Amino acid sequence: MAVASVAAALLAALGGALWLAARRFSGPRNQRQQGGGDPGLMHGKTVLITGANSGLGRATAAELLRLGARVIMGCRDRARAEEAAGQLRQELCQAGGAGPDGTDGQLVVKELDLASLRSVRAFCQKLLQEEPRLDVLINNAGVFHCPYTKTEDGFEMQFGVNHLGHFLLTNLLLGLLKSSAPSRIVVVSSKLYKYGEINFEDLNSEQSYNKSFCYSRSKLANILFTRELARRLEGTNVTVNVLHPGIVRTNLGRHIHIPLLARPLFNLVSWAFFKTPLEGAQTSIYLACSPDVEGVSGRYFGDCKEEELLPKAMDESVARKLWDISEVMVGILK
Ligand SMILES: NC(=O)C1=CN([C@@H]2O[C@H](COP(=O)(O)OP(=O)(O)OC[C@H]3O[C@@H](n4cnc5c(N)ncnc54)[C@H](OP(=O)(O)O)[C@@H]3O)[C@@H](O)[C@H]2O)C=CC1
Ligand SMILES: CC1=C(/C=C/C(C)=C/C=C/C(C)=C/C=O)C(C)(C)CCC1
Repeated sequence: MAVASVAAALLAALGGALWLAARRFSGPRNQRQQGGGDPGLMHGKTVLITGANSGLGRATAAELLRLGARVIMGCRDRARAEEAAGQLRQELCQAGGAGPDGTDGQLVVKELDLASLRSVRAFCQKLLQEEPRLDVLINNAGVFHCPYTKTEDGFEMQFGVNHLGHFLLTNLLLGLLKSSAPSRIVVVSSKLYKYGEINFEDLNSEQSYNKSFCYSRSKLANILFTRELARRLEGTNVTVNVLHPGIVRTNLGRHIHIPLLARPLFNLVSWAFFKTPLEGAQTSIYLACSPDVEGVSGRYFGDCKEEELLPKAMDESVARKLWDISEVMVGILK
């Protein structure tokens, strides 16, 4: 009896996955994969993408390159970043874009480890010396469900990388973004923010660690950061918006342990149910370059449409308190 029910469950999953797969390759989403905007849309603009060597960041970089942007990949591992950059240059060349080695400097790799405030400061100092403008900053990099570890500065890893590292990075680049206005900041959050709380008494989870809760907290922090930053940027012509990409088939799940025998089923399910990185990147690309959102700031988007936030993500006093404590944690001098 047990064998029969397991077989039935597997068949049902397989059938469901195949049905979804059929729907996926016939549905309208697939057309959008070809990339919307016109190739000149981002010509002359410089875009910085954190975590651009993998997943959503890589897909975002590929599309913005195709639209003519100059893309700076802010990545922590030089080898992985250069490998991804080489592939992106090839793809661009095959799509009729820049020369085979990107000789016009359209794609550059710069080392940035968001788990190290020292690395963030060094990255920003170098970028401010070398770059005359910054039109779009995309805070994309992230870590998900890692074992309890701390950053170089003693922060819980998910809170440190997903929020605090980007908090310092953004603050250090605000001057260049303002002098490049109209300019944009795009923050990649997640639907899972709904399960987070900002526990000011234990932001580094030293009393107890729950990897799901800490991830959700870091994603809620992304949204609160966006709304407080939008308030502080009023009148500067620098906008900041936040998004969730849906569920996307990327390397984010690297810390999820799936038994070897179950992996093929999980891979099938993720292939059928999850978005491709290019599909998942559509809202980042939209917020980075669409004229539809010129002047829009402080809003939350999904699938290129504005979405409602839960009250806890709209709490201005929590957002302000998080900002103030983040300034202290990253050592931003008043
Ligand atoms: N995939 C999904 O279903 C969802 C993803 N998101 C969000 O999307 C964003 C992108 O993740 P995704 O593309 O899915 O996952 P990936 O793991 O494919 O990409 C994450 C990127 O972040 C980089 N990164 C991780 N830690 C650091 C660090 N300390 N310093 C600098 N870069 C770092 C990774 O670099 P490296 O390759 O060296 O590890 C990688 O380039 C994340 O913010 C995530 O929270 C939100 C909702 C759903
Ligand atoms: C792709 C893939 C996986 C990863 C799933 C992930 C990473 C889901 C992340 C969801 C998030 C982060 C939602 C909202 O933030 C598995 C199951 C490990 C193995 C099969 C292939």
